[in-house]
Amino acid sequence: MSLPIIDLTQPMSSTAPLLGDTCENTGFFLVRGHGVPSSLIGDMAETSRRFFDLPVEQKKAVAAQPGSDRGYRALGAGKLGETAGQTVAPDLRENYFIGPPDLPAGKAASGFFSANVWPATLPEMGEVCTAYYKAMKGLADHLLMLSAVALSLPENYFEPYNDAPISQLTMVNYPEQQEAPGDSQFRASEHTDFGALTLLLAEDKPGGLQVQQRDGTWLNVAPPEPNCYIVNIGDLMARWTNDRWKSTVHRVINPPREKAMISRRQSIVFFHHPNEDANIACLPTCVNGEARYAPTTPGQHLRERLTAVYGKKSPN
Ligand SMILES: O=C(O)CCC(=O)C(=O)O
Ligand SMILES: [Fe+2]
Repeated sequence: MSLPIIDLTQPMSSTAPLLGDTCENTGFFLVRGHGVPSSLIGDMAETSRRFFDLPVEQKKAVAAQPGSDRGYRALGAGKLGETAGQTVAPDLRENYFIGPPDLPAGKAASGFFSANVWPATLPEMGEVCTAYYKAMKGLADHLLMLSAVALSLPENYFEPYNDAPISQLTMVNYPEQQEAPGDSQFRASEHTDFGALTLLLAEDKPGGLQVQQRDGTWLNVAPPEPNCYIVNIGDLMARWTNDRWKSTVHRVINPPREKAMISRRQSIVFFHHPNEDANIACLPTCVNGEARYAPTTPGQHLRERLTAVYGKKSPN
């Protein structure tokens, strides 16, 4: 099996049903024709590589602080599998977190709207990440519009939930593995994503993404062409749709030992989270029996999940 490719230059009458089908199946799909300039994607990948190549003291100088969730998290700082109630070893990756670049009217610059931090030695990083964040926000808005159509809702249905979104952009580095990983240790342990939509740009390297299929087997997923996004829905969309659309378990596995020293892999991940206090409850077109989830808010759900992954360092 391979994931369907949705070409956003095609008419909505073909893209929306394709999106709906794949979200009912794996909740994962590929996106091309998205209009994000390849120069911006290239600049973002370059910025990410430059940041992770900095000496560790310079990376630690922009370490994420309790309560803000902006900046650097070192190798082994997180355990994604804890969100699925698993006991796992620390994930073999390092991250950098970027939040909303603009402060919406009436919001304080704290919690999910904390100011971003940038390393002094990479002056261009703030500009590149901000431009990329805004491009991803545009792509997420487009995919939410298609999602609404696929769910038999008005095109602009999700707009009121998304006028002050708390999306997070994360740069991720999975280093070469000099030593064999421990038992129950992954590059990214099994989890579902926490937001509404995830827009992933990933390198195709040994030790990549795997998505769990309905029969329990794992599907290897790599971008089939340059600048192609791997998109998946997260927990909030599953809750919105009463599990008609699946927030599917995935992980990043370790490379085979013989390729461990050529396995450095980077990914740039945009997690779209709606407004902090939006009411995420079963959509009117997805009731079908009883609602499986109590309503939640993006802020509450993200806070809970980040606390499970990183301990008590998430926004509060
Ligand atoms: O790096 C990847 O390919 C996926 C990472 C991921 O699943 C996540 O950060 O939620
Ligand atoms: Fe994920």
